[in-house]
Amino acid sequence: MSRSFDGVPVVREATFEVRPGSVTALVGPNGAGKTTVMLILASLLQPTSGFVRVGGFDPVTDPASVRAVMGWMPDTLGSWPTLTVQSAIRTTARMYGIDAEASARRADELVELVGLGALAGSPTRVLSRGQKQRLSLARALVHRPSVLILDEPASGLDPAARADLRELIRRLAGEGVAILVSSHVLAELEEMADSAVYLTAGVTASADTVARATSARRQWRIRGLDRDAVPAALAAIGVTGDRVQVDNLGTLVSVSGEADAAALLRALVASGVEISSFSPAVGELEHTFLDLNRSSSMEGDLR
Ligand SMILES: Nc1ncnc2c1ncn2[C@@H]1O[C@H](COP(=O)(O)OP(=O)(O)OP(=O)(O)O)[C@@H](O)[C@H]1O
Repeated sequence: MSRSFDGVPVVREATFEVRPGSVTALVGPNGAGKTTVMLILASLLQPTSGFVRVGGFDPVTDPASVRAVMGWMPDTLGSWPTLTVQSAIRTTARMYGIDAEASARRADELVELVGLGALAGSPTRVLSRGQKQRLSLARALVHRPSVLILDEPASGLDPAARADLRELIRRLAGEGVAILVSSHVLAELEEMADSAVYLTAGVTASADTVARATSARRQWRIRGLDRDAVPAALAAIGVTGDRVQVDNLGTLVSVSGEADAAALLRALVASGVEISSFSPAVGELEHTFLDLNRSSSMEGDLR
């Protein structure tokens, strides 16, 4: 799909697929076009050109069918301020054509599912930001969609609510829902996504580019029971120079892949140093994201 605003291209032939039963992360820097892509999928914005199908339906020519199968949680959703939480969900269900009795039942279920039971009878204007996010999620789920599009769903949620959200998203994927989720908290996406679409300046990174970025050297963080013993042990096994950095959290070593990391750990343990933690300094998504954006800004510098 492509989309321009006033002739300025914002999404440029973005190409990806989200499979039923999977969670796909949509990742990109500010202004990359993530919300624009999601609005197009949600049938709220027309692509300038391209081919888009959601649950088999075309959001341009058949938005009603798309909306029937799709749940959409925007980054911020206005809530009818005077309605109660329960009636806001019930009203949403009625708008999807669900009958009055089933709508009331569904609202009761969802209020509990998103942890708003204690506020069911309160007007939505009293909700905090995180509680509004929960309400927005409940509204996205009201018609049991088979496709879910979630724009920054965890923003404003407290740690327990984030954990609940992750579990819910994984459970829905387990039930066969196709889920596309954007977030800037990559560590969090890492725990729920099966795959990722990287968007930079409106362009999706190709599989080859992602594979190159994924296999680029990355830093691993090593901690030992005796902090100073780790750099000494690294030096003794010949890992020195700008491959090694020491900071107040431990030692960072640049490593070229999982096999390299495993060999390094084996050598360190064999040298007798007591290692208490050994892990990538940043997760896979963040590493790939940073590497892709580093390369695209370098290309920009060269142009
Ligand atoms: N209606 C519009 N008219 C003109 N430009 C727009 C419009 N909507 C979005 N843009 C521009 O398109 C670009 C992409 O915006 P978009 O909101 O899709 O990015 P994003 O990846 O969701 O960013 P963020 O991570 O900051 O939320 C931005 O440069 C934005 O200014």
